[in-house]
Amino acid sequence: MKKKVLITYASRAGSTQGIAQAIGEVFVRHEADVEVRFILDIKDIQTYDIVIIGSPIRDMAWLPEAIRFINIQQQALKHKKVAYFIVGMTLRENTPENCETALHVLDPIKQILQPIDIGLFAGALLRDKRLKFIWWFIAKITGLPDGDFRNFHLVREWADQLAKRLLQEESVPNIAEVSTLQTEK
Ligand SMILES: Cc1cc2nc3c(=O)[nH]c(=O)nc-3n(C[C@H](O)[C@H](O)[C@H](O)COP(=O)(O)O)c2cc1C
Repeated sequence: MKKKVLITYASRAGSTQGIAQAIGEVFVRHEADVEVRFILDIKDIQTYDIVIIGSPIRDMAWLPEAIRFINIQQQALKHKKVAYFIVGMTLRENTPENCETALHVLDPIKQILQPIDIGLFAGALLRDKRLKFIWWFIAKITGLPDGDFRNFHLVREWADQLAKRLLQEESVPNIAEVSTLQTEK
């Protein structure tokens, strides 16, 4: 039977949605049953086998709705294969320092569950109607450049590796399963 995959994203100006869709297309090619949905539209995740959660960074933090989603769904997520992806303008330069800084956005939820993988992707900052002027202005004064720095080749490569791990290897245990295995005598 096809695995059910939810790719859910927080987004304010649309660029993270584009990345979520690209990930979804890769999972479809791997014959998964895929839904790509806005995080605020998801109430119940019981039916999914795999959940991939993404959010852009704003002011060094994941969007609050992404953190809230993981807090609310934490019990259900413990029974799924879970991966995260982080989108940020600082990630346009793929240095170890920038990656480490970006990973700190997960600090508020790191006790909740260990994801199977974390994708780190450059985002986009475009002066268009989806981004309110005030936010664009704040981003500018913090030194972020305009432009679309998303690298869909890297996104697809990450998604392809993840899909191979999660869909083809039946026995990738998640952390909840590992701790059960360790405590079973
Ligand atoms: C107000 C504001 C603050 C931002 N702060 C950060 C930041 O701290 N670190 C970072 O890497 N990118 C930051 N960004 C860039 C966004 O993460 C990037 O533009 C992302 O692609 C936006 O995603 P969205 O189009 O899905 O909303 C910021 C953007 C805005 C508008």
